Amino acid sequence: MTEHLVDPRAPRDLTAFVAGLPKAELHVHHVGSASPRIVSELAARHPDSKVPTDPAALVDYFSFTDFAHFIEVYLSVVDLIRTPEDVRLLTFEVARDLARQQVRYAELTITPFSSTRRGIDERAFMDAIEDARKAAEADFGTVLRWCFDIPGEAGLEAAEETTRLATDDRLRPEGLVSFGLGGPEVGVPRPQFKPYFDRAIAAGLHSVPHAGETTGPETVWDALTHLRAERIGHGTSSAQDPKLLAHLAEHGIPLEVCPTSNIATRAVRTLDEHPIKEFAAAGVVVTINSDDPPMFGTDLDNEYAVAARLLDLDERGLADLAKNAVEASFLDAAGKARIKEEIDTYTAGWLDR
Ligand SMILES: O=C(O)c1cccc(C(=O)CC[C@H]2O[C@@H](n3cnc4c(=O)[nH]cnc43)[C@H](O)[C@@H]2O)c1
Ligand SMILES: [Zn+2]
Repeated sequence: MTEHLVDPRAPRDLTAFVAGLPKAELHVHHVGSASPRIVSELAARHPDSKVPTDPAALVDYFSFTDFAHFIEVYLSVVDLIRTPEDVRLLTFEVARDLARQQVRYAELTITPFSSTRRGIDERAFMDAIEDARKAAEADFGTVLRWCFDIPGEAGLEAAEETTRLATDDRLRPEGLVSFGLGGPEVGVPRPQFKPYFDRAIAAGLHSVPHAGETTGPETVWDALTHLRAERIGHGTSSAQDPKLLAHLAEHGIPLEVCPTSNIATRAVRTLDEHPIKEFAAAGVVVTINSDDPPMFGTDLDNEYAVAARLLDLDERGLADLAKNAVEASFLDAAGKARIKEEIDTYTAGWLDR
C-alpha cells in the first residue's frame, strides 16, 4: 500500500476544508474499496486464500510492481467475495467509508461477471447490492449508483455476460446508471467491445470506459469513437495528444482523474509528473477520484489534497473541482443542484469564519 494518506505537503487548513467539503465520487471500484478491516475479516472467513489476515501485512501485500501485478492482487481479493452476504457487507461498508468523507453521491464500479463466474447467484448478487444501496442512503444519506464494467481481459464471454446482466429487465438493478470497461488495456483493443456498448447505451446506460491509463492516446480516441464514451476513466495519456485534449475540452468530455492510483500502478512515475496540470490548462473538465483507495493507501480527501497542490488551488478552486464531479455525474438535475448548493454554502461559511 502506497504510504501517502493525507498528503504531507497539503496546507493544514486546506486539509480541514476538504474533510468537510461535500463531494461526489465518480471513479471508485467496489472490491478495490474494501478497507483493510473488511479484507482481513473476509480473509479470516476464507483461510484458503493467500490474502493476509493481518491489516498491517496488507500494507506490503498492496504494494505493486506494475499494473499487471495490481490486477493479480486485485483478483485475489475478488476471490474472497464468495457469498451474497459478503457482497452486501462490502457494499454497505464502502458506503460508510464514503459517507465519512462527506461523499454525498458515488458511482461505484462493480464487476458482476467476476462474482457470477465464481458461483454467486446473479439474482442474489443484485439483491445484495440493492439492499446495501438502500440501507446506505437511509443510514448515511449517501446516494449510490452503479457502473457495471466489463473486465476486458476476460474477453467477449465476459462482455456478453456483463451486457446481459446490465440490460435484462428482470435483473438490472434500479441503481445502475452506466457501463464501463476495466482491467488491463495492453492487448485488449477497445473497438471489439462496440456491440456490447451499443446494447448498453440502447438500454439507457451511460458509457464510461477506462482508457489511456496504461496505453496511449489512441485508446482514448477508440473509447470515444467506438464506445461513445461520455467520460473517460483516467485518460492519463491524453496529455500526449494536443488534438485529443482539444477534442475533450470542446465536447465537454470529463476525465476521471485518480492521481495516486496512477503512481501506485506505476502508470505515472511521480505525482509531480502527473498530467493533471496539462488537462486543466487545456480546458478539459477534471474530476478527482480515488479508484481503489485502500489498495493505493489513499482516500478521496487525500486525492483532493493532492489536486490542490498540483493545481495550486485554494478553497474556491477545490469547491469548483467538487462541483465538476457533481456536474459530470449521472445524477438528475435536482440532485446536482442540491449538492452544488451545499458545496457553495459550505465554502462561503468556511471563508467567512
Ligand atoms: O474476474 C475474473 O475472473 C477476471 C478474469 C480475467 C481478468 C479480469 C480482470 O481484468 C479484472 C480487472 C478488474 O480490475 C478492476 N479495476 C480496479 N481498478 C482498476 C483500474 O485502475 N484500472 C482498470 N481496472 C481496474 C476492474 O473493475 C475489473 O474488475 C477478471
Ligand atoms: Zn478504475
